[in-house]
Amino acid sequence: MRAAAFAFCPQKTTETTPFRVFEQRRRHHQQRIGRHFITEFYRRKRRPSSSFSALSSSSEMPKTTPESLKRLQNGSDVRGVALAGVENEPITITPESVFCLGCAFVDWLRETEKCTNNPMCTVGIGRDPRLSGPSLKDAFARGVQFKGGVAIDCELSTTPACFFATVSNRELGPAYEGCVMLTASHLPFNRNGIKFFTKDGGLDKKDVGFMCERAAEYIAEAEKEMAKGGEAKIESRPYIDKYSSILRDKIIKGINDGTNEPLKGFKIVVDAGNGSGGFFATKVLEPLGADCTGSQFLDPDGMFPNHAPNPEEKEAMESATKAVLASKADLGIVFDTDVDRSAVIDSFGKEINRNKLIAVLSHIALQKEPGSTIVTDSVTSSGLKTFIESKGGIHLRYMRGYKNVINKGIELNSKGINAPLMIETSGHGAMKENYNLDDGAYLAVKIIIEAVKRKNAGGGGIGEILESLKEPLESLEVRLKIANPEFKKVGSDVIEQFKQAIESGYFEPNFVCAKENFEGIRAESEAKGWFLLRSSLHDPVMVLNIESDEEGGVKKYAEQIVKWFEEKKFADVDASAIATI
Ligand SMILES: O=P(O)(O)OC[C@H]1O[C@H](O)[C@H](O)[C@@H](O)[C@@H]1O
Repeated sequence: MRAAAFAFCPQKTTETTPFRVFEQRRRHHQQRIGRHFITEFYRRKRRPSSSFSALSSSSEMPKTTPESLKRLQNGSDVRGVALAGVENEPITITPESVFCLGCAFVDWLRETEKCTNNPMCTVGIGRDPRLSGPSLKDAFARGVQFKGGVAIDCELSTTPACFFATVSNRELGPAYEGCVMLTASHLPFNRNGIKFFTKDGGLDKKDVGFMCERAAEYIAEAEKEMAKGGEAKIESRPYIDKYSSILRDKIIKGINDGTNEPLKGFKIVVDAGNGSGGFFATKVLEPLGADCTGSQFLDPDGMFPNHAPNPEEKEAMESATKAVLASKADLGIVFDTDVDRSAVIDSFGKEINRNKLIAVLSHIALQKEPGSTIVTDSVTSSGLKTFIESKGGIHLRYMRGYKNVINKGIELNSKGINAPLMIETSGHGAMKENYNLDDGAYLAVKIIIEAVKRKNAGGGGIGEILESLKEPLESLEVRLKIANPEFKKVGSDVIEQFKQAIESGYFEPNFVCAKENFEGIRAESEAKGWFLLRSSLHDPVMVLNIESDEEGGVKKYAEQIVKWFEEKKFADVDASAIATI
């Protein structure tokens, strides 16, 4: 019999789920050596040869200051190092700082009138399997309670499920005024972070900025409250079952074959990379009749011992591809840690991520809404634009940053321009029909429905859709370091001069500026290739992407770009990375 709660591993037949075993071990160990100090135990166990030796001790916990709180902001998320032990990566996100953010979130919810129907203000708290998750959850809950709010423990969860906990209806349970997901997405085991949601979606950069600033008002209280020790009393209400039922319902309605087991005879391999995505096999696909044997790394494990849970990583995709081919599956699905991103693999082992994933989903969206606009990030290929246009769609190649892409789509829709899909090459993709939420599981659901319908109609696999997608022969991304704290300004100066060089015909063969440039500058040479130079969204680097349809093209274009940088002699930009190609 399958265990009721978070039964991740299809091969397991006992009631002792991997998650429970993990929790028991963690609790036992926490009691023995105290909260926060669990890293060493797992590290030694899983990586005996590692030189890792330090435990997080109170001496390694930095003092929370207004500046340290501000530094936790990473765009529209909070991110930091939560566990000690990795060289040159001191702890930056502490239980105290998370307490302060719990207080600030309740303030923000009340001040933006999100709690008018429930002045108490209820906040759900979900987390991925990182080892620092339980102590940060406890701290966030204490902050919420300190402000008179109600904290609910959503337990092990996914980022999209945390959003759904704010929009549920009566049948699915109470909708919380706010919900947070404790996760650092695909980043290594020692990091953690916070994503914030209300029923209107994920919070924007400016709201998170407000909270990181407001949090500073609670530093003194945090020190007092956290010094009390013990654990916060929080009601546990896992949400993942309800979220799974929403996804099952979508599949049943989407395939619409008159049965409650529309996936019978369909074999799907899920690779969750030991993040939070294992539920998708056991709670969504298997109950609908799918055969998920061959799935791997479904057990949540905060050390991510197999491969990084990240569909952008070669190792993750290769590992999942092997599993798909070995088990002769119809489809493979790879999730990132918190399941807001996914990629798929077809039955022939073709990896469908980046431009290919966008193409498949554009095809699906345009079938339903012909003539609509697909919003993507800036590094999408020229072949993708042609593909979208050949399907009768309009391609808006916007900026990097999934929030930028999603917000652009929301803006277009509000102006009456139909934009059903907004998606980044990273795999962050949102659909208008799904609350404009970047939801890796929902994208997987859309692809499964399409794949099953094709199979039922006697057609081939999902990869067929890509037959008309022209893929570049060569592609490359390099990041050029900027040694100047004013890196944004340095970047825009370089870009301005780069633009002038393109306009003057500096780059052969006949590169011209692309018609639409929403960030950096993109140069195109008809039927040969393109390159884009832009500033990174967060890091002190410039990013150069090159794609070529001619053999040796990337090298040829890169050499010209290196020459240009050498002539310009920018003091702060290190362009040597291009020369190593
Ligand atoms: O500008 P870059 O350094 O390439 O980073 C860009 C990336 O930053 C973050 O990770 C965002 O979550 C992504 O949506 C975005 O694509």
